[in-house]
Amino acid sequence: MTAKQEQVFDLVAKEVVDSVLEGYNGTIFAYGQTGSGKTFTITGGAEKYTDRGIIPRSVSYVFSEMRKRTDSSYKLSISYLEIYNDDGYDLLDENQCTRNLHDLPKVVHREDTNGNIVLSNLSVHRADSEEDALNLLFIGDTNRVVAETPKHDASTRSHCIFILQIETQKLGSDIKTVSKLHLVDLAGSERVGKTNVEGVLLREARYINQSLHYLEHVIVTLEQKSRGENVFVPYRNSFMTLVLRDSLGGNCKTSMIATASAEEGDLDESVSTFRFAQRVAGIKNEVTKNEQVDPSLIIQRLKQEVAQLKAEIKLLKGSDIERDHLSPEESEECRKIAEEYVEARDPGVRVILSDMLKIHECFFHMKKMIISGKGSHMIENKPSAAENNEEVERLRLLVQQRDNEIAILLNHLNKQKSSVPDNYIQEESTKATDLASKHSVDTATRIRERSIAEGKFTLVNTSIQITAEELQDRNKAFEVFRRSYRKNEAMDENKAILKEKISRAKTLTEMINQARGRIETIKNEIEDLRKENALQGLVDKNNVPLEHPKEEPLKNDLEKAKMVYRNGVIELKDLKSEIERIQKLLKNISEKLQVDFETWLEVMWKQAKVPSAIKDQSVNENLQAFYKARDDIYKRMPN
Ligand SMILES: Nc1ncnc2c1ncn2[C@@H]1O[C@H](COP(=O)(O)OP(=O)(O)OP(=O)(O)O)[C@@H](O)[C@H]1O
Repeated sequence: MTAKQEQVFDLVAKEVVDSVLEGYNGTIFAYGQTGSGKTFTITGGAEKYTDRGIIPRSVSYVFSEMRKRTDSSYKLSISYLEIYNDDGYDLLDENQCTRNLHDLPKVVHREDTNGNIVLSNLSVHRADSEEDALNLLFIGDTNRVVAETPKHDASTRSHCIFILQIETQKLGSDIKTVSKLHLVDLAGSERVGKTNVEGVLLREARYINQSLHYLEHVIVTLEQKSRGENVFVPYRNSFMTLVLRDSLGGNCKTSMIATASAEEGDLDESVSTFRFAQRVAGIKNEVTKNEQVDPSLIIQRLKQEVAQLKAEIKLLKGSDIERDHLSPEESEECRKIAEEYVEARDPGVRVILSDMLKIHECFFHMKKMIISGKGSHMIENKPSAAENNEEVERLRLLVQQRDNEIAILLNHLNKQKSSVPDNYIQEESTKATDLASKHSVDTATRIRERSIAEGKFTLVNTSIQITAEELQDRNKAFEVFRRSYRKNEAMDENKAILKEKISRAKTLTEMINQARGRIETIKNEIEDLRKENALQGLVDKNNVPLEHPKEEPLKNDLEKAKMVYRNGVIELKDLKSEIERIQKLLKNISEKLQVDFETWLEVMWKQAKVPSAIKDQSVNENLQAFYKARDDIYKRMPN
């Protein structure tokens, strides 16, 4: 009774969830008397965060493991099924107006050619983040409460199955695994005789008892089978046993949680629950990984191999056209190839290039990326504490060595002027202009841009007006350059859009939280009304419990709040990816601005013959900043 939800998860669920991530099927189900805590264990309590049950904890665990396991890629999908009176219903229906159970799409089952049970009409929703998955759980649980029949108490009169499907693909492999985790909250195993119910309740209780009876039957025969007896397992007797067929005696790792009441009056029920659990514990399942060879991956790999071989043949034969430069399109294509290569998570990814010019071009772009630090995150590995200390020591020595080198360089700078003659830039600029007259304008520009990046010479930008005083102050010069920078306008516009989007995202988040809170409140109010009705024993002439007059307007409010919540979540998701795109764009522009500024300033200094003292002062400023940063690092270092 004192076990916390976290302990229950660690003890019962973690191992099963780990197996599902490895490609095995898994099931966790709760069985026990009405009110003994099945829903609390599987879904959790609504009030406290620490009361989260196995479903939300499994979702968080799966996503955190997927983030850690960088050698594989994952796709996660979710379905939520309710079984009431031996019929299946889809709790994740897209339809906004769920007012009772029969508004939900009915799920039917059929057998495929391999004898597997396939559920038709059960929607499958892709969840790319923990947030997506928890949203789906929230929507399903809301539909579960609204559709609850009959409307008389807070106990669950149906079986609910939350299904997580995980598709895993090891990077560089043609094989993928598709595994399913079933998290099952069975209806209470209350005996009809004890509760003294009639009418609809009796019919419902009979269905519950019947399906649980069939479940027991299946378990008994499976147990006999495990002991080597040749028996037929009657899965087909009920919808629930058919859906759980694999979980109960097939290819699945299964955990059962028996929930029991500690009241003396419930002793019979508790003993019966434990007997059931004992039988379940006797069943042995044979499990295998659900591996599939993906033909599309094999085709993709073979296509790549063919392209590579063709490229190799071409390379060996030598290129058929004699040329000394690539077209702008080819250069751009090489940039993309290099970028994709650096950013690909798959260590086995190959680059296929048809000639030496393209190989050089790709190396050139990779060099640029390395210098600008792009893609370095892809090759980062988290070091251990020992490696950290070693690294700190190595860096300490390196910094010391650099200190000495910088001191020597500074000395050298102070003594000498730049060794590059002042007319160098001008000469190289003239070369570029000559080229422009020989080639088309496009080609000349491209050659110039290439040359800048290669560091051969610097493009002279004469269109920016700057005073001598401004030029001597790096900050002022930067401001002048920034104002006249052709992408400055776009940058300001992007910043304004970004600000607007972030503010909209904040408003939306507040709106979603409010709608979520409102939904929770209405759900609780509906449940309270049902309890009140149950206490008063209000039923119609057919013994069907009457709906409280206040329930209808509450349901209308709930529909509205659900609509606000759903639409808000969809808009926020789109907004988040837009914000990320704009932030990336801004980062690229500002990096480019910095590089262009340095190039331009160097040229301007040369042209204006800025005395070396100013440059040295700028070098000195940089050095001072460096020494300050270094001292800060030293202060933060251990010892
Ligand atoms: N471990 C627990 N700690 C605190 N409260 C609990 C715990 N287990 C159950 N409860 C509370 O007991 C009540 C009944 O629990 P719950 O609804 O989970 O039972 P159940 O077995 O799912 O019932 P039913 O079969 O009728 O659906 C709920 O109010 C729940 O919050």
